[in-house]
Amino acid sequence: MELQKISSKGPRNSEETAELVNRRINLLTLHLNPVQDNPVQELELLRCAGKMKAINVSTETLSEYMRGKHRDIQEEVFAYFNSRPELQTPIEISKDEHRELCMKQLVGLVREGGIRPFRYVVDDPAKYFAIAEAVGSVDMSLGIKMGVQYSLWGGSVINLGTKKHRDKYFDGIDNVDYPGCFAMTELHHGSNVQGLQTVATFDPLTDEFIIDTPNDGAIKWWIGNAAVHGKFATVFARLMLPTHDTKGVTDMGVHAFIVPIRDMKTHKTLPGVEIHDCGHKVGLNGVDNGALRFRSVRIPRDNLLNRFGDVSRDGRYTSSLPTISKRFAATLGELVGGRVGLAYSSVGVLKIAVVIATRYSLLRQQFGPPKQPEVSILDYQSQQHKLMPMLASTYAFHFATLHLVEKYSEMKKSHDEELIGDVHALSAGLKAYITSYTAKSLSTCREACGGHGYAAVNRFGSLRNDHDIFQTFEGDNTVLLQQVAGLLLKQYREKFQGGTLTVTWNYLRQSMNSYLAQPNPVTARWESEDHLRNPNFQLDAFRYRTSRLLQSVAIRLQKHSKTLGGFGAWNRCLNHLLTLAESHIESFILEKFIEAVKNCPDENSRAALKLVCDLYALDRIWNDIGTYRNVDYVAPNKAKAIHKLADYLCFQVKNIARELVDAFDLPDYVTRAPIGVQTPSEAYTQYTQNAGF
Ligand SMILES: Cc1cc2nc3c(=O)[nH]c(=O)nc-3n(C[C@H](O)[C@H](O)[C@H](O)COP(=O)(O)OP(=O)(O)OC[C@H]3O[C@@H](n4cnc5c(N)ncnc54)[C@H](O)[C@@H]3O)c2cc1C
Repeated sequence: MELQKISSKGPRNSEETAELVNRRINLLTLHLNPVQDNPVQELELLRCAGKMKAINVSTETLSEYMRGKHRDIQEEVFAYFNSRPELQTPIEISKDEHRELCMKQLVGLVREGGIRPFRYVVDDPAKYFAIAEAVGSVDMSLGIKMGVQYSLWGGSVINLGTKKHRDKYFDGIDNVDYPGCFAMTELHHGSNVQGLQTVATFDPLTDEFIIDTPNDGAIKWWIGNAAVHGKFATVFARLMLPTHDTKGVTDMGVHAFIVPIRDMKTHKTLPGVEIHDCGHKVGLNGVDNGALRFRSVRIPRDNLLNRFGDVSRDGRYTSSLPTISKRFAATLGELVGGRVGLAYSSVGVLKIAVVIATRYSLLRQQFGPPKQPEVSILDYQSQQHKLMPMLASTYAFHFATLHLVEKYSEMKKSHDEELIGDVHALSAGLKAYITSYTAKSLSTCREACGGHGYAAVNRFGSLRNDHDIFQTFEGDNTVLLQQVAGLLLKQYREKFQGGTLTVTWNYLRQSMNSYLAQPNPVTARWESEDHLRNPNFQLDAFRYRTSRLLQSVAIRLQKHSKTLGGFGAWNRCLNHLLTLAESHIESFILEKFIEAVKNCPDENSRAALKLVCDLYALDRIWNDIGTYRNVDYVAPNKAKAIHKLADYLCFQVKNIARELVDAFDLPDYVTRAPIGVQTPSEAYTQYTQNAGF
């Protein structure tokens, strides 16, 4: 014990003497006064007993390490909107006004602010995602509107088309002269894209495709930019080619086509196109989602986005990919950028919420020991429990998504097959895991701020409503997690069937090796705090859980498929499969966090990050302690120690919570919640001023 150490050597100077005396007084006071009912004092006792070293975090140094490569462009975005108060979204605004404002914001940013996101979609995706995050924190509707224009509409033209499309459309998309839509979803088919029914039939006589909506279920639904602003749409439709005898047609699968929907000059809806408004939504009302029906709309053959499949003048189909399913996978694979962007932006939303809730919890005081000043609500163990693991997860997600963005950027440059596979699996898993976590956390943050969290001006309501749909679009989370589980099982099966691995994805292969290398369940006993805080123990625990889930679900699937068939067996094991995917993603997140701690050059920042990382790991383990106990991976006394240490780390993180949230480096004019301003003394003033006092 620290105290005994100093005593036996004796104090070396007057400062040490004073510290020693203080500690003794504190300890004696605490021993004389029972502390069980006072969490603040109990933990103070631990600090005095020397179990905890105070960490001096420099917000600036930590922030420097945290900020991605593209902070400068984010600051340009913030500065532009800060200089244009008329472009800031007011708290109360009608749907129609919000849509117009959102369009003005986008056009203003691009044409006046000089920020050209589309160029970065192609040349520097990391920079594009940084802009998207910044723009989303100005107004999430604007973030999504920008995503529709550049990542979905623009991205489909660039990634699914060829040079002729790029030459013709790039500038118009870039400067928003060509506002466009991404029309994939239909009324009857959302997640199941292969079931789309819109058709594009080739007419060899006129060298055109004829786009048709064959029934009401095939009406394109939820299409961003369609209700008001869009001039073009990338329409996903089944390509139909006349058979040789011209008596019938062959279905070549889903392809993408550029379809003009409004006149370039008059903005009137073009003949054969019918557009309706999807109406007022739960959130994101700055985005004009609409429904599109096509009645024999003719487009030139050149409007087929023909990177993965083309039709010649005489109606012959060519493709470098041999099957419909391979072409379909390649087409969807190119659209993965939207998912990467959503995962990244969701962390941005979580940061804003955590900043507001943490600052307010430090400032707000309620109750306290008798006849003593009230204590900050963040001194309550329950409040720490609500917010500190969330703060830790925000850090964890930050590093995980930075890694994802890096991998995505590499993939776009190299077109390396291994990377494509990794990015597909990671973006699906991280998008699903992070957006679900953020959605739940937004409610927790609102509640953690009591009544003031319910004031619209403090933002939780709009953040929650706007972000909620992140769980559904760009792939429903439940569906995406199943893709991750499917990929893991594919690796697993191939590993066990021997022979050569056909899935050569680097990260999945490494993960599989680490999962399969996990030892058999041996009750690992509680040794010491150091053991629990050892990254090897933490990673092994995460990987062991994943490995066990993987092996057990593989056995169950095999067993059930004999009686229920493949589809039935999958459905019987569905919850198990989802847990497997989440567990795999948590292992990845922890791995990246541990790496980020190790690579941090500044000692104090590293110590702070290590603390936060330990909290993330132990909180997750405790969260799933039933699983670990069921298989006796941790003994009962070790489980208890994990729980105690997780609580204790919550307290330690709370002690540096202000610095940790400041390190996200979000100016007040970005967080924009009076209860969450950086200078605590101004919080109530701003709030009351806002109410007109
Ligand atoms: C605001 C907004 C904007 C949008 N913008 C666009 C756009 O610009 N362009 C575009 O093309 N689309 C857009 N969409 C559509 C969006 O992509 C779809 O809503 C999404 O893909 C989900 O499809 P769905 O709505 O049909 O849900 P469904 O697939 O019907 O899902 C409903 C429920 O069923 C569950 N479910 C479905 N399949 C399975 C399964 N296999 N296993 C287990 N559970 C399952 C899901 O988990 C979910 O809980 C937008 C949607 C919204 C709401």
